[in-house]
Amino acid sequence: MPVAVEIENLVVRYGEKAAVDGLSLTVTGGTVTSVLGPNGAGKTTTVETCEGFRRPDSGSVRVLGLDPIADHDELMPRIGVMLQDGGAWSGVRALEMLRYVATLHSHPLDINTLVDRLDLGTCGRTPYRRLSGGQKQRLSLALAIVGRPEIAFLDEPTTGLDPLGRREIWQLIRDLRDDGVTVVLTTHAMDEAEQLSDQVHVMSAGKVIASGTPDALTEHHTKSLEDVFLELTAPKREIS
Ligand SMILES: Nc1ncnc2c1ncn2[C@@H]1O[C@H](COP(=O)(O)OP(=O)(O)OP(=O)(O)O)[C@@H](O)[C@H]1O
Repeated sequence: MPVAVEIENLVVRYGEKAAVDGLSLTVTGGTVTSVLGPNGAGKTTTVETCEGFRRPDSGSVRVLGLDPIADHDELMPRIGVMLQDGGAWSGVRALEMLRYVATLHSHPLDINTLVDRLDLGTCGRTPYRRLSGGQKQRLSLALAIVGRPEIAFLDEPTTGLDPLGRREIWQLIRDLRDDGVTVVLTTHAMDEAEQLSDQVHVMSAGKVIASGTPDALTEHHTKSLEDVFLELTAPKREIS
């Protein structure tokens, strides 16, 4: 399988603080890869660098073999981005927004099918700011995939969804992978990462501290991924 994302020794600073501090990881094409880590570990910054929204201070990032900043115009139509906060759209109605984004792509998905699939039919005329949290999440996901991206970067795709909504999104992510789409997701939901991922990377303080398949990390599911995560990331207590 081709390499979809290659990050080597990435450093991204905000002022003096390194939010990403020498991170290396590879994402294989056609897989679902989860990036896990405690709050502030640097997940969003890493993903935003892959999307060309942040400039590396050092190290390199290649997405589909391209530089996200230098090759921005070539790369953007090939990737789908789901951000945590789509607030810039405030007054626009959900369906108008989806139709508009579809027009930016040469071979968009069928809007009606996508609306049915993501259960957006009842809120199509609702302005973005009045959508419920779960509806915003589903619309953001629809916007990320309507252009048939080769890679979808999904930042906490099921946060705020009810249990049925989560399962529907999980199935959609599996279907994307079956269609050959590479999915990179950040999540705090360990069950989600365990269920969906081919590969998991655990980040802490701007670095990858563990990588593997869910099966390998959980020692063939003899532990839960949550326990493994807590062992890896819990602050070490001083023993008096
Ligand atoms: N625009 C910014 N300016 C200054 N510091 C920032 C900025 N964005 C992020 N940071 C800091 O960089 C660090 C990493 O943040 P980032 O959002 O990448 O982490 P994260 O792993 O995605 O966290 P979370 O799980 O809470 O979403 C944090 O300490 C955060 O406070």
